[in-house]
Amino acid sequence: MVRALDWVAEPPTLRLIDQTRLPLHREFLDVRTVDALVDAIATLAVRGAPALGACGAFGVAIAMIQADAEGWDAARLASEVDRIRDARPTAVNLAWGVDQVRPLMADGVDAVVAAAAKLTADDTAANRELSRLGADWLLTRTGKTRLRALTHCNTGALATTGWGTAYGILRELHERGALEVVYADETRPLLQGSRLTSFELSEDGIPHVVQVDGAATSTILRGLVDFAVTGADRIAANGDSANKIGTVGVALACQRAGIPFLIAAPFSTVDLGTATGDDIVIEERPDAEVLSLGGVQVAPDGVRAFNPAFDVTPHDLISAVVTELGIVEPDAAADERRMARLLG
Ligand SMILES: CSC[C@@H](O)[C@@H](O)C(=O)COP(=O)(O)O
Repeated sequence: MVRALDWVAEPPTLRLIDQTRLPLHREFLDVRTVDALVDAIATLAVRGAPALGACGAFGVAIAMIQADAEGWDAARLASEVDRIRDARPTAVNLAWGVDQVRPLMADGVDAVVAAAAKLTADDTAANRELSRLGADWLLTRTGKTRLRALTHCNTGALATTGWGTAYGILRELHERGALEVVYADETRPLLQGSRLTSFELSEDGIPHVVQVDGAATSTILRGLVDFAVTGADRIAANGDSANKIGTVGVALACQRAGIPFLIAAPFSTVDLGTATGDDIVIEERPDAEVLSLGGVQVAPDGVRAFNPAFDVTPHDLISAVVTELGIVEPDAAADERRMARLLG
């Protein structure tokens, strides 16, 4: 299984597979400075909420080592750690990863690296557990023994510390012989679906097709899939979930078609400090990502783009939020409230 990131002890290095170069090139970035890490996060060389969480934690160690080498004072070190924490705004895991290890800075680099390594191992274990729970839920809920799936963006080993979240459920179903086919949305503008999810599905021998994002609604309404599952970048306290732009359309189509739409994420993606989806900051990315494709301009000169990287799916469109701690069915809760209102 491909790995998004690894910590190398000597010299201390965060080794990333450069996801901007996949699937055609397997190249690695050896990150030893805060600048290099912030750049890797901003350019999406490393991406996906749980992978960003691990990067945040190891990033604190990188900052401490650089501080030592370059003689930074405490204020400079704190501001460099903040720079890592704020490198992208929507995925709560990045700030969470930094915050998990920050209190250990007084104990030295080894303590921070050990905590980051534990957080990484815990994330992989959480992925495995939520995948088992999600697969069980789907097989029970649909009553079928072989399922056809749709997914959006990339939520596999590349987006996490290993195994995957929404992708992990697909992997689990495949291992149980219960997955017929995956429709992978290409995921414009940066093509995480066609470049990364299809890369992982191919490596794992999972039957799949790549479709343009605009096909997803019709694929669902035509009855070509039994469910859709995506990851999340931040899950608000009421269950509203931010994920890659295009996710909410998938959820709406699933509701209309009467098939389950699942959000799968480790509990580290749940942000109880954010009340609803309205409070989630949505990252807006450069115009050029939309106006060109593979370095080729695809729009007239001078036109502006609108490039939100994420959207928010309201909780009442979500059949189940799957975490390693269990499954919550926000849609059912909404149904109950609707029913309570009807009954006066
Ligand atoms: C398990 S990853 C969950 C989400 O982070 C994923 O679905 C997603 O939206 C990633 O967006 P990206 O912009 O590629 O970081």
